[in-house]
Amino acid sequence: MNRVGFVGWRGMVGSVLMDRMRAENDFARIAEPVFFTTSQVGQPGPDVGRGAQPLLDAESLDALREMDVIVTCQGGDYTKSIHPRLRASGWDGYWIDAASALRMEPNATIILDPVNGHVIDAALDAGQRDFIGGNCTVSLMLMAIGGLFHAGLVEWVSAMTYQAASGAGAKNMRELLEQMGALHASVRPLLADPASAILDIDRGVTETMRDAGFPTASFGAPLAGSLIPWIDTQLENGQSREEWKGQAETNRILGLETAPIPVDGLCVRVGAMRCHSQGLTIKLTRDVPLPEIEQLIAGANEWVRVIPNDRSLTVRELSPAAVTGTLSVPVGRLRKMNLGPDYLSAFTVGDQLLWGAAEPLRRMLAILADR
Ligand SMILES: NC(=O)C1=CN([C@@H]2O[C@H](COP(=O)(O)OP(=O)(O)OC[C@H]3O[C@@H](n4cnc5c(N)ncnc54)[C@H](OP(=O)(O)O)[C@@H]3O)[C@@H](O)[C@H]2O)C=CC1
Ligand SMILES: N[C@@H](CC(=O)OP(=O)(O)O)C(=O)O
Repeated sequence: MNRVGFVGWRGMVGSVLMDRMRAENDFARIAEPVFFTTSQVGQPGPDVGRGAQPLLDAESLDALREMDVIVTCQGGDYTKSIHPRLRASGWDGYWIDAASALRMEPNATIILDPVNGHVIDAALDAGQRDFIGGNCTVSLMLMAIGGLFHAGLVEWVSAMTYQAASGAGAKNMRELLEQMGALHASVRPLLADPASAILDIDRGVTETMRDAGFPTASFGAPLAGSLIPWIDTQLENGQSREEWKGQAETNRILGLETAPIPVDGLCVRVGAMRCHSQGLTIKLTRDVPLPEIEQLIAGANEWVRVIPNDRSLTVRELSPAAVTGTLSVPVGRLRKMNLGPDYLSAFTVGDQLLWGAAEPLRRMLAILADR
């Protein structure tokens, strides 16, 4: 690859991408990495082994047109503003994007190569140029149970999610911690006194989270000590947009849009930092013994890990605290449900900034470099 332009590299998703690219020595495969900015033109860019170069203007179509590949983690507004004009100007480089804006466009491919490498290869062979990272919840669900989809075992899935603050952005992660701090501070003296009554502590916490001064500017509601059962915008059919993405993106990623597999559920924000968790109810197309199911799940890719349905292993290994910052995608709580032998329960956890955002982009660049 000759010139690869990076936009949005200093944001939260972009920083994770840069870290992963450094860790995998990916910059060695790029002849000329070029860094852009929407706000710091001319300031020194990051040093990725060739010295820091001045940042170029991310709004300059002329500068962007010089790139063979553009990778953007800048967000949907940037994509909507720049991508159509760049394409209209005749630019035919590869556009790799973390934002959702282009995911459903006819010429775009949602990238998650451990799950849909065949779809990506077919798109490249067909001359497609737009490769878009999927929604974090969907990508993590498919990394977890892609083996069951590939085996034709999924009739439908209900995904009940427990999504981390990071999915809402860096400001929201800070606000979650501020909320936690405010709650703790409000009852610190009572907590320090072993003789104090727990209901007094609880009353103090509740008053604090309902107080007008409680920091809720980003989430619009308390998250610490509470939860928010709505993510993204409201659709006419009663779903949130995050819930809508479950079915739309799953089937797009798997190339099943002509005969889509139903996926639905409720998406809930919880007080985790950067790992999304999901409780899945999977209606199997037939009754398959549990050991076979575990084998299919575990064999699907090198990151998924089956956690035996054992209390202590589950508590130790199937949580945001255990998974955060890693590429591991554990799946546990696998058991047949009272609903019948073809109903399977599962619980999975994954880092939404890695497989949910940056890693599929990094791997798409590597796929292009290998071609
Ligand atoms: N957050 C998530 O979980 C996911 C996000 N995405 C997509 O990625 C996009 C970017 O998300 P995210 O990385 O969270 O956004 P950020 O807000 O962290 O970064 C976006 C841009 O803000 C600018 N910026 C302004 N001030 C700062 C600062 N102090 N530190 C860092 N950057 C700053 C940077 O642009 P500049 O250098 O030009 O000023 C940066 O590229 C989203 O809009 C979404 O489309 C996709 C999947 C998951
Ligand atoms: N909506 C996700 C994060 C995200 O950015 O999703 P998308 O890439 O589909 O806009 C969340 O809040 O957890």
